[in-house]
Amino acid sequence: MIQVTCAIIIDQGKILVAQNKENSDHPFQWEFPGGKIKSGETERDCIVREIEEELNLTVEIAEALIPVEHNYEIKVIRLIPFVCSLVSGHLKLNDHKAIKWVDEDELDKLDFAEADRVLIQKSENRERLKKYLGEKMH
Ligand SMILES: Nc1nc2c([nH]c(=O)n2[C@H]2C[C@H](O)[C@@H](COP(=O)(O)OP(=O)(O)OP(=O)(O)O)O2)c(=O)[nH]1
Repeated sequence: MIQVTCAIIIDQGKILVAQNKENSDHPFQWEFPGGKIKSGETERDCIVREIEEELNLTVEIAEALIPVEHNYEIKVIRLIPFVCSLVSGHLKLNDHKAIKWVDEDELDKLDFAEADRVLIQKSENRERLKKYLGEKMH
């Protein structure tokens, strides 16, 4: 099973979602940015590193959400989500086709990678997300 961390970055009441490039595993679908855990790395170190590499942003972890396991047939992944706030940086798209900032209710309308859809539809995760959005981090 592939261990993948992802960041649900919240800023001013909106959530950052990223669109995959055409030549990726899930072309044109949306995801939460992140990536595979390297050997010897903690989940938390991984997500902070990945967001710097992919988006040139520094994030701070607010809370870990509940991971989901998903079988894509060609691979099984464990997607490990962290709610994060922005600390600094100027956004650069080093890996993705696009990003956008969406409201919580828009999450259900996006064409997400399957694992991400399961993740955001999990009621415990949704409730925790709503709590953070209510607080409008930064
Ligand atoms: N980053 C990320 N990957 C996801 C999500 N949902 C999902 O199914 N995946 C899948 C796509 C990939 O098969 C795998 C993550 O691989 P990746 O290519 O992003 O990881 P990485 O940056 O460490 O990759 P690499 O090029 O260094 O090998 O997990 C998600 O929300 N975020």
